[in-house]
Amino acid sequence: MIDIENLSKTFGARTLWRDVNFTVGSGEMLALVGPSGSGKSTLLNCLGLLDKPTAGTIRYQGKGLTGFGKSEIRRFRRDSLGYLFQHYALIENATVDENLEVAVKPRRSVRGNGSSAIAEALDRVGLAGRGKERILHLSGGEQQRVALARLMVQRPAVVLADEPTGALDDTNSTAVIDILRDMSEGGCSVVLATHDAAVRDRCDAVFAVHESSLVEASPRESISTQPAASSH
Ligand SMILES: Nc1ncnc2c1ncn2[C@@H]1O[C@H](COP(=O)(O)OP(=O)(O)OP(=O)(O)O)[C@@H](O)[C@H]1O
Repeated sequence: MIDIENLSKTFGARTLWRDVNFTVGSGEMLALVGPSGSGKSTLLNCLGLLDKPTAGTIRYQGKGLTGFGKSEIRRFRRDSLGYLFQHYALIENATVDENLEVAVKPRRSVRGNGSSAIAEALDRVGLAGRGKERILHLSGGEQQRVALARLMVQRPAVVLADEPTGALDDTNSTAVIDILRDMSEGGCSVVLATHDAAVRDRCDAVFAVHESSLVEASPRESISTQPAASSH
């Protein structure tokens, strides 16, 4: 469960968003929508402890992050957060299997049956038998699917996904959303940023960044693709 209270982010004189409030329970999938440049990725980065909000509180399972020291933050990111971000953070020169083994190692619950969990995850993302290939020889969409397989092996409590279908065709997009949905139904909290109406329609709640505020949107509302007006 993630609780966001009065979160704000400014860069110099520019307010990206202010007084953002929402809750994502375990088993829920929430979409962040809004124009390019409105601050969706920055909000995900703040939730993922990769950036700091200017004001406000983020709570995971009722625990405020402001009380976390550096090593607690590192441990929390490793054990509880899963990222599906545009730059994937895969080890480019290593193989697919090696990238997934890194995700298995720190997690005692998965360690016993690591290789079967890896094979199962690769099969599910349509990359069965590709474990020995190096990441840098894969296409962008294939790399994105490896990143998703890594999440399946990792089984984090919270998944943060930035444009999870951005590099994919319709068939693979549907498969990715099915997997994220399965992960949320398995108890994970999923927050994703998307421009894809098909993704938004599969989420339990939709919030739009609009004029520096986060407003709950109807699932059928069209997504503006106009650049965000900057707010000063
Ligand atoms: N460290 C920073 N310093 C100054 N401005 C920044 C910084 N990081 C992001 N921004 C600005 O914040 C704005 C929001 O960026 P962000 O990537 O969060 O938008 P987005 O809604 O995810 O866009 P897109 O849909 O195109 O991915 C951009 O104008 C960006 O230039």
